[in-house]
Formats: sequence, structure tokens, C-alpha cells
Amino acid sequence: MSKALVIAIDGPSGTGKSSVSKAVASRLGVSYLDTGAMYRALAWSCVDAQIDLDDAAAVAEHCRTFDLRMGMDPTAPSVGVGDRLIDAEIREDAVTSVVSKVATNLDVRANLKQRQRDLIADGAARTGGCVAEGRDITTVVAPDAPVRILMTASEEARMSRRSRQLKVAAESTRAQIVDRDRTDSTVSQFTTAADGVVTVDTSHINFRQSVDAVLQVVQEVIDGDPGLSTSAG
Ligand SMILES: Nc1ncnc2c1ncn2[C@@H]1O[C@H](COP(=O)(O)OP(=O)(O)O)[C@@H](O)[C@H]1O
Ligand SMILES: Nc1ccn([C@H]2C[C@H](O)[C@@H](COP(=O)(O)OP(=O)(O)O)O2)c(=O)n1
Repeated sequence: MSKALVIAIDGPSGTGKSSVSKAVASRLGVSYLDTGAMYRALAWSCVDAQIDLDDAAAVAEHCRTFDLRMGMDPTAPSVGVGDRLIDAEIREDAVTSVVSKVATNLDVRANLKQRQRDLIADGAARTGGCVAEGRDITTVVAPDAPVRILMTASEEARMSRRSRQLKVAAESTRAQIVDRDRTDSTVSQFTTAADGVVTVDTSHINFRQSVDAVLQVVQEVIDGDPGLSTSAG
């Protein structure tokens, strides 16, 4: 029986993790998991339930019971709580500005880590593989993944991409990117590659080239491990 093609991708904000991971998963015909969206969904759900985000015990308790539903089709990923789809809501400033409060809660991280492992296993069982992206996938959630990649890019490139994406001035993205990454890095190390993790620096390559760079790393791993397979040609 062939082994599941789990591809773990970490990196700071604005390196291209989400867009590149989605494209790679589509090309390979495997599932896609945006773990950052899970932290965002929890932050949204706490605000919706009027839970004080500074009350770590209350946030952790809410995390244990909230009905998070992740759609893992890379061509139409979705995030829901119960029957309500919240894909747009979790990208709003109201969530972006507070998400670090839930992401730095260690009880929350333990709960979401287990959910992420289960989702990756389910997604891989359905489609033969899964591209999972975040901050601690290569090190904590899926340290045994056959492909592990750290995406990096200069601060300048990351800020300018986010500003183009959000249609705001580059400098105004500093708080969203540089400051938030600094807070998040107190609980997971995602700026240097752990042992066995391949770095893909996207500072000076475009989106297409970034997708090709990741696919090349995947192909090299497949070539060295005949037990792994993919539907991509
Ligand atoms: N290599 C690249 N070169 C230029 N722009 C890119 C590249 N990769 C991604 N982008 C663009 O940068 C923006 C941020 O990418 P995203 O995937 O959301 O990053 P992350 O998930 O790391 O925060 C998106 O608009 C995306 O299309
Ligand atoms: N595996 C993960 C994924 C995201 N996080 C944190 C980091 C961010 O503050 C939030 C949201 O992550 P997301 O990847 O959506 O953030 P970006 O806006 O792309 O930088 O969750 C985490 O701590 N661990």
C-alpha cells in the first residue's frame, strides 16, 4: 500500500503559504488544510459568543467544544462554525487584530493540534495526500510528514504583498505582519528551518515560480521514496 503524501508548510505571514499551498494541493489532487484559519475561526467564535479573549481559561473551554468545520477541497476551501460559513468574517480586521490572543493560548494549541492531526489523516485517507500550512506543522503537528518546507521572504516583500492583497499602504500592514509574527513566535518557532526542513525563499520569485519550487521539492522526495505516490504527472 502506498504512503500518504503529507506536505507540511510553515512560515511567517505574507510568504505565500496559503496561496501556494492551495495551488500545490490542486495540482497534486490532494486535500488542503489552512491551520491559520482554524485559529481565526476560534477567535471569531469567541467574539461572537462574547467571551473575553483575555480570559485564557474561558477561551480554552470554548475551544474544546466549538463546532469547527473545515472544508479541505483546495479549489473551494471553507471554514464554518456549526452551519454558519465564516470565510469572509475571519479575514476581517476585527479577527486579524486579536487572533494572536487565542494562538498564544497553550491549551488552545493542544486542542487544535489534535484536530489538525485528525483532519490531515482524514483528508489524506480520502485523496491520497494533504498539504497543511501554518506555523508549527513541520515541527509539532506533522513532524513526520514526508515533505516539510519552510517558506520565507524578506520583510519588505511580505509587507508589499499583503498591502497589494488588502489594497492598503505597505507600511499599514506592519502591525498585521511583523508585529503579529513577533507575538506568535513566542509560542512556535517558524522563522528558521528545523532539521530536515527544506527552505523555499520566495522574496525574488513570483507566485508561479514559488508553486514550481514547492512541486520540485515534492518530486525529489517522491523520487527518493517509491512508497509515496501522487496523481500529478
Ligand atoms: N512568490 C510570490 N510572489 C509574489 N506574490 C506572491 C507570491 N506568493 C504569494 N503571493 C501573493 O502574496 C499575497 C499573500 O500570500 P498568502 O498566500 O496569503 O501568504 P501567507 O499565507 O504566507 O500569509 C497573495 O496575494 C498572493 O497571491
Ligand atoms: N499552525 C498555526 C497557524 C497559525 N497560527 C497563528 C498565526 C496567526 O496569528 C494566526 C492566523 O494565521 P494565518 O496563517 O491566517 O495568518 P496570516 O494572516 O496568513 O499571517 O494563527 C499559529 O499560531 N499556528
